[in-house]
Amino acid sequence: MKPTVVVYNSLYPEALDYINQSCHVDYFPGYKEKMPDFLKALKTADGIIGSGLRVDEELLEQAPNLKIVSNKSVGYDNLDIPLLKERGIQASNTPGVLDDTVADTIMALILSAARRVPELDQFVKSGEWSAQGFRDHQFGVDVHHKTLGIIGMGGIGSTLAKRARFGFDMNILYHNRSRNEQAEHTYDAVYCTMEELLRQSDFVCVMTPLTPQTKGMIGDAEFAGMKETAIFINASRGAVVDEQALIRALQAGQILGAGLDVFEQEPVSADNPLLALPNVVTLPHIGSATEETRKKMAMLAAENVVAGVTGQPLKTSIY
Ligand SMILES: NC(=O)c1ccc[n+]([C@@H]2O[C@H](COP(=O)([O-])OP(=O)(O)OC[C@H]3O[C@@H](n4cnc5c(N)ncnc54)[C@H](O)[C@@H]3O)[C@@H](O)[C@H]2O)c1
Ligand SMILES: O=C(O)[C@H](O)CO
Repeated sequence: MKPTVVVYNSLYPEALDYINQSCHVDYFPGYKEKMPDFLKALKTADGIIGSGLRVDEELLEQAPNLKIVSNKSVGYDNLDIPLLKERGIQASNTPGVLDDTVADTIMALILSAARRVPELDQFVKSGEWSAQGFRDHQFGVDVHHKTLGIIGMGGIGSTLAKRARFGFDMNILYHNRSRNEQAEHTYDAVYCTMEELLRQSDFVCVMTPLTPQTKGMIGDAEFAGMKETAIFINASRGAVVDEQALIRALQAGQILGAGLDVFEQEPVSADNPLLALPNVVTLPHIGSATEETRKKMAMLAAENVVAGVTGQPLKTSIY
């Protein structure tokens, strides 16, 4: 009998076809709208694939045959890793294939915030440019030759460093759990403490995973330690930052601006004060969202789930 794979959000046809070749597929492009059917399908699932589903004790109770959880994302803060390990269930994610695309998104946030792109786009489209002309107080700040501090120098952090160093002649500082010698040699990145990085950087970018250690890692003290001219970028996970502290820092002029792809609550609520601040550039968590990269992520996640249910080694196992 073929193993059963539950696909819990939409998946590219190529990836679905690949799973279908060796597995029975229960496909839920939107599992939340079909909750009773989804829960029923979990009862016989050997593998699940998708992104964002919280896989914890409650979920595992519904899925007694589970052998593999294939996350269609590099972040895996939705998984209870100690519990999965304890139950002998494998887990995989999609590292590497999205590094370039996410680094491009971060450069877009850096440039947009520094050169006030959304604000000035609105200025032109609303007719204000022709009505009142462009004034000095609307100038932005340079990106080239400035200092970029990267907190979390992993796959995406070092791909960002490459762009910043060679494309924009930026100086790179970084803080990480361990030294990244490759980034030091290739991008002249300088390892420093968090305090030193915050004190010296013109742009501060957080790129760590969300873990118990990184939750709320950037708060009041960290914003107070940044330059008043600093631009803060977060494309990791919203909860790595104390969002209320970020709002306070922006409102008090403690930092110059921010570029955000992620939020504590997603989708962000319309009354979040961040959305009312002109010096904040926002994106709807689209770091890896290009056709090409999402297809690669889908195929890698599909290969992992098939490997997991057929007893083959995973391509990108989390542990
Ligand atoms: N916005 C998006 O669409 C998007 C896309 C991809 C990834 N992400 C997020 O970015 C994260 C990083 O992705 P990656 O592929 O670069 O992961 P990675 O594992 O290659 O890099 C993460 C780095 O963070 C470091 N780190 C972990 N804990 C730390 C701590 N407490 N202090 C300092 N450094 C610490 C690690 O040592 C590692 O070098 C993902 O976990 C995910 O949450 C967001
Ligand atoms: O972690 C990731 O890969 C991104 O956040 C996309 O889900």
